Amino acid sequence: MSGFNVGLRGRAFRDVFAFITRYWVRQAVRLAGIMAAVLAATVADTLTPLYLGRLVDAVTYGAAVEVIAWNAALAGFSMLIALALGAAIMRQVAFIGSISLTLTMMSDISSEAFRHVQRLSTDWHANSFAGSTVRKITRGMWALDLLNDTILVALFPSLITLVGSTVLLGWYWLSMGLILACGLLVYLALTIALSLCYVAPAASLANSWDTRLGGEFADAINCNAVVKGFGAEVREDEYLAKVITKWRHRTRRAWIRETINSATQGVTLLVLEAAVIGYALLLWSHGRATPGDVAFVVTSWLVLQGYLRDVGMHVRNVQRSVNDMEELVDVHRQPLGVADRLGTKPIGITKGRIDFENVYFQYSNNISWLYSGFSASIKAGERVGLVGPSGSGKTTFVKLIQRLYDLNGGRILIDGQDISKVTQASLRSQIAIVQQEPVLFNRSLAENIAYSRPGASKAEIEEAAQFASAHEFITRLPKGYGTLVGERGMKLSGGERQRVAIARAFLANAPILILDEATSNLDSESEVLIQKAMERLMVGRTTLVIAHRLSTVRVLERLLVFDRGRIIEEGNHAALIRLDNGLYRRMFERQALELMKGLV
Ligand SMILES: Nc1ncnc2c1ncn2[C@@H]1O[C@H](COP(=O)(O)OP(=O)(O)OP(=O)(O)O)[C@@H](O)[C@H]1O
Repeated sequence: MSGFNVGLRGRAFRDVFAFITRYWVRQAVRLAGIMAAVLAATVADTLTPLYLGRLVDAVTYGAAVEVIAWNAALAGFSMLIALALGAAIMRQVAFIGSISLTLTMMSDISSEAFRHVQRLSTDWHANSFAGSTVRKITRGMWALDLLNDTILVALFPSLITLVGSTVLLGWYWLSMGLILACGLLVYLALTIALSLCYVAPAASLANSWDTRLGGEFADAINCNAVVKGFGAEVREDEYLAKVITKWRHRTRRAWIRETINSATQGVTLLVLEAAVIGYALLLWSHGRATPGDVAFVVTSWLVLQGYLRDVGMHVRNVQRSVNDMEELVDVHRQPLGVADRLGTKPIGITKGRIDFENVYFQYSNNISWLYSGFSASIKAGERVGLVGPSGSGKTTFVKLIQRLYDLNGGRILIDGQDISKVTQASLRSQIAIVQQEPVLFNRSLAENIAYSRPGASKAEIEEAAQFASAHEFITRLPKGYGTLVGERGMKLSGGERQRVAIARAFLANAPILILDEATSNLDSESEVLIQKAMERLMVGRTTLVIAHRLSTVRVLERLLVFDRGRIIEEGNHAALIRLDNGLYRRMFERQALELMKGLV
């Protein structure tokens, strides 16, 4: 194990403990109560061998001085019972307290992780598997349960008992205490070193494969329609089998190391046992120890041995839960990417003018600029079509208006306000968007439509649905507006999903409207209906329409023709079509030809 890796492990442990300490501090009083109860139970346990030794002595000497011996035995016996009862009650108090502590922490951690993940940038989400993220959070949450139980109600009392029993033994019998103290130190050092430097790196690697496995599962299940479409179930089985094999090898290595760690601890305990009991017997054989002394040492050892075994297991559990929490802590540490600056105010969009001023932009994982010194203006209330070949930067243009990414240079103004200096939520809530492939929640249709305006009345929702030609198909469903649409809206057809998304945009009543191929999935009848509704909706709103089918943007006032992150032509359809060898004209002619071929 290299020094670098040990350093990394140490840092991972520090990071995880710094993270959970934040949550412990929030419940400091409850935590103190649990620790006090655990301490009381532990002190009771630690005193038990002492009174057991006295009981044995009283019984042994009983024949000589009967009454005194009986009283001593009775006192020892009563104390033993009182100690056992007190310890049991205190332990229950600690358990119940730790249930509340852990559940509150788990709730806080999961809701804060969710809050953070939701606000992480589009870029982060594009680069992360949803399944992996869910796995990291849930695994971390349950690891906290183990970690709290281990540290508070297991490791903490075990360590106190170990120290207490050793001190007691040393106070009663110095040389025996010293032997035990040295043995304990060696045992603990060995346990911690093995867990930290030998088991933890393997467990960490196994976890990263576990996360990957979660991601692959979710990816394949999400894309099940594609898998089915290509009859590729067996191929997917084989693909997953490869990931499972890797996961199995990594996990096996981690588990084998855990077993070796545990065996090493067992051997160390055996050596320690031989030293302690052997030494006690040696002293007894030389007449330097009474049977009571030996009983005390043997009882102490039995108690200690149990705790030592437990400590070994607890340290392993701490290591395992810290490993399981590493990735969760890492999720929390991820910078937001696109963040609201401190003290930013909401944007107020009244007219809807948009200006790109000398914009530079590049996706973080790309090597070249998509936009370099890009400028464009869209007047308030203008209806503009964005056209151009695939990958030319049309979708990115609208993503930048929504500030899903921050610019590398330049600025974007809406009604003269720099969008990087206003709150993201206020900006996005004033831009209604109908995406190319609308995503719906597995909630009722009414909730999906009202998502753009929480609290909208039933009448408003229905009106929006009528505008979008969605009302009719919705009322035909058995549960009407109460119908659940399935994950990502999979229970609806593509056209129905799009109409729901259009209804949602209607309800948003935003000054800026973005339609990304909004009508591509609609039959011609609905398209005509929608087109009319759109006309009404567009009045007084700045509208951007991204369309591949040039027929849908012909009527717009201005078209911006994109090519590799630049606007190379602009004007209305009639003007662009007149440009000799213009890109728009070539695209239009090609599409017209394809249309004619289709008709023939
Ligand atoms: N999240 C991303 N990370 C890296 N590169 C991206 C990302 N999104 C888009 N790109 C790249 O940026 C370029 C512009 O993409 P964009 O989606 O804006 O094009 P588009 O004109 O809308 O294409 P289409 O018409 O096919 O939807 C493409 O080369 C694309 O590969």
